Amino acid sequence: MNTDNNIQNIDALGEDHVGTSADTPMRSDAFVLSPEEKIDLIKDDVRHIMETLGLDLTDDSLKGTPMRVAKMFVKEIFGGLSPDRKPNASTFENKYKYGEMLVEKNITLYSTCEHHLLPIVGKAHVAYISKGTVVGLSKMNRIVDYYAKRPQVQERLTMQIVQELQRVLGTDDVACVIDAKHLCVNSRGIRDVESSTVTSEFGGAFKNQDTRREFLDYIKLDTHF
Ligand SMILES: Nc1nc2c(ncn2[C@@H]2O[C@H](COP(=O)(O)OP(=O)(O)OP(=O)(O)O)[C@@H](O)[C@H]2O)c(=O)[nH]1
Ligand SMILES: [Zn+2]
Repeated sequence: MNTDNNIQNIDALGEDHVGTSADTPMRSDAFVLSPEEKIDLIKDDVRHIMETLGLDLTDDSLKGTPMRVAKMFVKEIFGGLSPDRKPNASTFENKYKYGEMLVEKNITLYSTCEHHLLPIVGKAHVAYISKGTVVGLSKMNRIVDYYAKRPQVQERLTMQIVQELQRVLGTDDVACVIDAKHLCVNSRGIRDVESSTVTSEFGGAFKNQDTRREFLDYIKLDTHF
């Protein structure tokens, strides 16, 4: 089962944009196990890591940790690997013919670096220009959160958010900027506490300098986390 050739970029997560470079690399058998079966297996793996580190799993503070971590992985911090968690983004007709960009800024972002499994903490800012459809504001926050709840690199996360909003809204005119701290850079390794990482994806009209500038002016990138 653990062969690398089982790992593919596939539409296993139910993405409608099939086979783009921004797909999360998933095994072809990713959904053979139920969430409960995954929790059961991961619990044993966490217990094994802790025991290997020399920890006493009979201690009453530690004995619940394997199950706690397994549940947290499957249901919380990696919950975005389950396509049934994908937000159903309700859309509405742009009856009022609002023609300017809409910016949802300072969306709180908690993700996990796929290289070290350490937190990524920051802000996402998304914008779109309607082509006849508008989306409920909170759905943009939900889409950010869904894709953040996976092992991620920030570049891919930024692209996945834009591609999903483009699909929901039926327009290329979508942009996303993420400014985030990676604890793998801040708390270990190089231990640079101050640095953060900015990524952006500008679709359609946002490739135009003036439109992009307007978006960047709205979000004033000196965001505090
Ligand atoms: N491009 C990109 N790199 C990331 C992201 N998150 C973490 N990384 C980097 O992934 C790299 C993994 O490099 P390795 O050399 O294999 O890991 P390492 O030995 O732990 O590296 P150090 O962090 O430099 O100690 C590190 O440079 C991380 O900073 C991300 O979202 N995007
Ligand atoms: Zn990392």
